[in-house]
Amino acid sequence: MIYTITLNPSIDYIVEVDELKLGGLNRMNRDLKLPGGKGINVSRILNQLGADNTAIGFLGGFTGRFINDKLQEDYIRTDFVTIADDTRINIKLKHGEETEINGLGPAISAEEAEQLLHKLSSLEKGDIVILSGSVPPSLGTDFYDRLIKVCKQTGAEFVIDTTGPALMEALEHAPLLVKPNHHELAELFGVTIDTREELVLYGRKLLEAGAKHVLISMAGEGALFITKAEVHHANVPKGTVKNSVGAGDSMIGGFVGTYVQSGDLLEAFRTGVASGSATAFSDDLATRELIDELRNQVAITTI
Ligand SMILES: Nc1ncnc2c1ncn2[C@@H]1O[C@H](COP(=O)(O)OP(=O)(O)OP(=O)(O)O)[C@@H](O)[C@H]1O
Ligand SMILES: O=P(O)(O)OC[C@@]1(O)O[C@H](CO)[C@@H](O)[C@@H]1O
Repeated sequence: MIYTITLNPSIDYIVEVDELKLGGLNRMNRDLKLPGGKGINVSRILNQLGADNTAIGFLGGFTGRFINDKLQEDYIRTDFVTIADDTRINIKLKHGEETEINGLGPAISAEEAEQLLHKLSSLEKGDIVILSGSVPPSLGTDFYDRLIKVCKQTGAEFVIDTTGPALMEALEHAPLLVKPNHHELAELFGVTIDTREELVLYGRKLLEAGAKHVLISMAGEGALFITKAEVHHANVPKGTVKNSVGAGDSMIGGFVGTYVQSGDLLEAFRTGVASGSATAFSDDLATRELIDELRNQVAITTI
């Protein structure tokens, strides 16, 4: 079974205006409310691909109920800890460009946090846990580390999509996959990266530190997949970009879902790229139909 963990879910409130007048009255052309948060996005893509999964994490208040209802409407299995505080609302403002304003996240009590750790103690060998997104400040900076330790005790594998020290600390526990984008990779090592060779060099450092596989996404510029034995490059399909929110999560969902279903790493890479692009070319997250259509446009070369 695949589990996605979203410690800090959100309603993504997508607001479109012609032009943004700071300090003035702006009226929306269009708005949309979507269940969001990185792990939840991964679950929605896994669901499109028919990969059995359960979305877990913390949900609370009217916002939490909205998210849970939306996931249930799509027949996504959920097992969230119910918290007293309200789940956040993140604003995604489209005004020619995309401006995001993400909430800090709700207060989570020590007891609520323990309930989530307890849920993980029933994981089994063969399970894959995907940890994605920010950690509400009330949980403390070591919460991913605590979750990873519980996963490892049960024999489950984990994938982590986060940045900075939390990512660095996770590496020693041998994640199945990490997926920094090219900017996050440079930031992680405090360097500027200008060439593909440098990307491979720093990507390999993540392997040396413990990651089993490394995906480096470069938005419209393609992606790299680095294993202990090989380095592969993929182009991205062509299309009109409508939305970049969730493209990275879709890539992880496409990769893990296909890997679990086929065991084929390169097909997983191909579907990951197609899923990321299918989301970039959609208003909401990718559909199965568009992922399948784009998959044939992804060419992988070994470098
Ligand atoms: N402009 C684009 N054209 C085609 N595909 C894209 C584009 N932007 C993103 N993608 C697809 O989505 C994948 C992930 O995108 P990106 O590198 O922006 O990840 P990210 O920074 O983690 O995304 P996010 O915006 O969700 O934080 C890319 O590898 C690619 O497949
Ligand atoms: O604040 P975080 O947890 O880093 O990111 C949350 C978020 O921006 O990530 C998703 C897209 O990747 C959105 O659904 C959500 O609003």
